[in-house]
Amino acid sequence: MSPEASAKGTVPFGEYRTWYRVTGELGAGRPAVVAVHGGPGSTHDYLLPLARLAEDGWPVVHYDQLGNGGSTHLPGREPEFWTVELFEDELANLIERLGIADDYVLFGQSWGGPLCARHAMTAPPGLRGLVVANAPASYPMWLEEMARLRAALPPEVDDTLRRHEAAGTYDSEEYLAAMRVFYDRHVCRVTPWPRDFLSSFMEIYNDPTVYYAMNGPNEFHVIGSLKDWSIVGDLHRIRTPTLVISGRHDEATPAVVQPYHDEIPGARWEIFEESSHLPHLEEPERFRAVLTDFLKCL
Ligand SMILES: N=C(O)[C@@H]1CCCN1
Repeated sequence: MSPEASAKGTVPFGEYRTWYRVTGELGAGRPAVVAVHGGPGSTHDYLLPLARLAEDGWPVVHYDQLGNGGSTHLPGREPEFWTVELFEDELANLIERLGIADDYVLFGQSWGGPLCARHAMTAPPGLRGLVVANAPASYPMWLEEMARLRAALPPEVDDTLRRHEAAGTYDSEEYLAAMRVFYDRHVCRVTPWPRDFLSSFMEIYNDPTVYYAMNGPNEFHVIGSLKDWSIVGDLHRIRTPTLVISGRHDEATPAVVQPYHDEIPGARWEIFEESSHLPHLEEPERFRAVLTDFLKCL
């Protein structure tokens, strides 16, 4: 079980509200670790195990990005509204509103990785460290790797996926069953799926506005506005101590993650051999050791 929150609430973000929770005490000596979830259009729930860092003295901030979870929902908002810049502004706003801009670390998972990388490129003086976990640096590269991973699925699975993608029947039982084969291999190898992951998974589809607009119907059929987006070639601007994390069986394959290691000066890369997209859930003890070792060096 993750430790109880010490505070929960919302901060104004323009005319909207961003929901957050704090575990531990902000400003008590160690930088706040800000957990930035993926999707976009997911929620903080699957990253809740990071709250245990507070037991070692690092306060942890979780938040739900605009559009999902406890933050303002905007169903039916035009797809063009949902931009990378919007979520960059929301993250910067949250950091300022919580008073942690002088001393914080970013933990960006999946889509949260490039979002945090973009934030780090602005060289905020109070950013002490950056963790890029299971993250794409280029969506075109992501899609190339998705095609390779799908080709390695049992032949009838990819055939089923293609047939329903051509028909647009993403909510058919047959498509969802085939999708699960991919997810059990490359998203979460723990069965049954942990409750925290299930919570975020269901939240995505309870209000798919953001996920569908920017990503698409699932992790491997990325047809949203991010499908051509890349930060490859810009990552060299980051001067923050950086830890890169991925899983050996991760949908964020080594090829997808490689630019973070190649371009960010001094970046250290840890690959979790028994994990896919969620090492913090698939190898929790090793994950905690790797992360706390990194944080102790900041
Ligand atoms: N869940 C996520 O954030 C991933 C990133 C690339 C496709 N979806």
